[in-house]
Amino acid sequence: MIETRGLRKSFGARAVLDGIDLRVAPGESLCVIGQSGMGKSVLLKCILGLEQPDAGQILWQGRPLDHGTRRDFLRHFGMLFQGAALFDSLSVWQNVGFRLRQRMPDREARAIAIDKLARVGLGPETADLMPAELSGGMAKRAGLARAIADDPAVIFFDEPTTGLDPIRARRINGLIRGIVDETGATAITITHDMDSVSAIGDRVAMLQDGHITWQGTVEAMQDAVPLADFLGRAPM
Ligand SMILES: Nc1ncnc2c1ncn2[C@@H]1O[C@H](COP(=O)(O)OP(=O)(O)OP(=O)(O)O)[C@@H](O)[C@H]1O
Repeated sequence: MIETRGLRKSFGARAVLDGIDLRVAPGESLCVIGQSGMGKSVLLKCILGLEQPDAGQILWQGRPLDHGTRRDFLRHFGMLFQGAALFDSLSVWQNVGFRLRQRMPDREARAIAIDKLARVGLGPETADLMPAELSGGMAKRAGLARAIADDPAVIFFDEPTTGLDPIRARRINGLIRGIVDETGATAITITHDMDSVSAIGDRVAMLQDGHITWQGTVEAMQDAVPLADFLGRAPM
């Protein structure tokens, strides 16, 4: 369970997060949507400890995330970065096995990396390639393999379909949903791609002007009046 209570963060006079209350149950897949600049990345950074909130709490398994508990939390989390963010100087398997190599011999880490690459549809021949040799879609898959390499309990997906054409985007969405179902991981996806929301999410929260203006199931989203603008249609 991940929960934020009354989370606030301002930059200058602008309250980017103005009292955010969110709960994500174990094994649940939550999508956070919002227009560009609405604070989705700031929310993510607060959860990861990269930004210090002005007020409020973030809890994991019922415990507030502080210096000690966040280290434990970070050991159990995996992340797919926007644009994949692979380390250029490491091969594909070294990227995927980055965390594993800190606690096991390379031979073992490589075997797990190759297994995770297979899970995302990349063959063993990709293991020794460098990131520069991958297409955008392959890099995204390798980033996904890295996110799941250490069998995380919580996975963040930051704009998973950015930069992909619709066909590749659909494949990545399908892969993500399959992995979330298979592993039982808790998933938080930040996106403004409604196809991702439908494919990946159980629940949706809309972030607008510092507040969560709507939360509900993906099914309920279609009829939600506050989402009409975002979805680009008149309310039903
Ligand atoms: N370190 C910072 N200093 C000042 N302003 C910041 C800082 N970080 C974020 N902001 C501002 O906070 C607002 C929210 O930014 P954020 O990156 O969270 O948006 P976003 O919803 O993720 O947008 P996008 O979908 O475009 O990535 C923006 O107006 C941004 O300029």
